[in-house]
Amino acid sequence: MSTHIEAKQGEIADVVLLPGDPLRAKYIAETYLDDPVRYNTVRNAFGYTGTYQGRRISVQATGMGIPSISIYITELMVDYGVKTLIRVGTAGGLGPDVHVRDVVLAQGATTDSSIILNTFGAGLYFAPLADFGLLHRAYQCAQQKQIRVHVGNVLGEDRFYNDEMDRQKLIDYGVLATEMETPALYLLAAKYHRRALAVLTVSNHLITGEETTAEERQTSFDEMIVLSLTVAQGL
Ligand SMILES: O=P(O)(O)O[C@H]1O[C@H](CO)[C@@H](O)[C@H]1O
Ligand SMILES: O=c1cc[nH]c(=O)[nH]1
Repeated sequence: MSTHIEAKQGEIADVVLLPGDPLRAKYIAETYLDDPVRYNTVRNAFGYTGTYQGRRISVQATGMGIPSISIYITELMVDYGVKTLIRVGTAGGLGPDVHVRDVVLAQGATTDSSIILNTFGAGLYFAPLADFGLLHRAYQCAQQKQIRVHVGNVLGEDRFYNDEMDRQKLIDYGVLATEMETPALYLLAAKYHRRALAVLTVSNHLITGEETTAEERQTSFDEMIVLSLTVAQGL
């Protein structure tokens, strides 16, 4: 067991899906995995392992924000040897062509968090990037499944409520959507030489005010989840 995960060695698969919300972890495990076994309830950050089309896969809730996901993914990689990490999250749309229910594959992650500065020091602006192999597979899979998908830069913000953020400038520079964890996922995956990808469903649009109903959110979550499970299953 690690500090925040009570699983025994061997109970977590080498590929893990990472929703922020513990209830999304429960939903994924109970809806899509065969024979799911819950290995973690510490802080209600539920974690499950089961199989998807014969492939052993885990799902671990990460909570909200960079400090929280950093704890879970560090323990997954360092204490449990996890090799592949796929975030399945929600995001707020920013770009004009991005609409609610679309899927965004985060090719890179811009941030206002100090994790980059704290890691590399002043004057060196590390670019947190997705694993290209995972990104390529996810894009191909989205095309095959006819899921509306965008690939590009996302913003991983330190604050959900953030009046000071100049989002228009980021939109002008092509940033597609905003969320709160991907820069840490990509930075720490690079640190430990693991593969990572964030697959995001657009749940609302910060500029147009577009929103999803609960039912629409469920359907679009299902597309993101099946896409991510299909990528994981093929590894
Ligand atoms: O839906 P999840 O995965 O939690 O992701 C997004 O939702 C939360 C904010 O509501 C933040 O964690 C953000 O990144
Ligand atoms: O971080 C997030 C997630 C979903 N929607 C937002 O507006 N922000």
